Amino acid sequence: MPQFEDKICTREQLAARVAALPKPVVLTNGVFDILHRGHVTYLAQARALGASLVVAANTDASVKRLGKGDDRPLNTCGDRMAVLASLESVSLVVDFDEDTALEVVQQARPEIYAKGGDYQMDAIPEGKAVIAYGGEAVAIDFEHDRSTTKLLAKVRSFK
Ligand SMILES: Nc1ncnc2c1ncn2[C@@H]1O[C@H](COP(=O)(O)OP(=O)(O)OP(=O)(O)O)[C@@H](O)[C@H]1O
Ligand SMILES: O=P(O)(O)O[C@@H]1O[C@H]([C@H](O)CO)[C@@H](O)[C@H](O)[C@@H]1O
Repeated sequence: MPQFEDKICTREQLAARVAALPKPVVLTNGVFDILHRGHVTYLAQARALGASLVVAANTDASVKRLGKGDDRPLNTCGDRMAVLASLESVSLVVDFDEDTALEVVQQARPEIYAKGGDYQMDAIPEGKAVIAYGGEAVAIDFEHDRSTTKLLAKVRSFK
């Protein structure tokens, strides 16, 4: 197993693994189905807000409930987590099966919660929870107009 896979932990291990990370800890979450430049730029920017970056990835069942399409996710949760763990910007990866990452945030209690600028921090449960305990919630503006959905549409347009 490549060493970067050591960055993947279970929910049971999460609190202890986060406690061992350099502070401040930044946490973000998402699907990350087909990784693209928008994702890696945003993850590097999120990491730069603190000293460590934790990424919570939606399980395959929770992606299905998000309604991105019957064929989504294309990559399994195990594969998506391995790709995320291989990134220099990422310190720790965990999965979550709930509809939101609220419980992950409550377990990990990061100093900073980050999400792409397509979200409003005071309108989502994760952002509200971090603000409520005195942490910071940061929306990172998109630098590159990319999305997994657009990539898929492009691939499907090739006959
Ligand atoms: N182009 C982008 N630039 C910066 N951040 C992004 C970009 N696209 C997505 N993100 C952020 O990355 C995280 C994961 O997003 P997600 O996997 O939903 O990306 P996506 O490519 O928009 O996917 P999909 O098209 O399947 O909805 C989210 O926090 C989102 O805000
Ligand atoms: O990759 P996405 O679709 O941006 O990730 C979702 O983010 C939601 C957000 O945190 C608002 O709650 C979350 O609820 C959902 O489970 C996905 O992680």
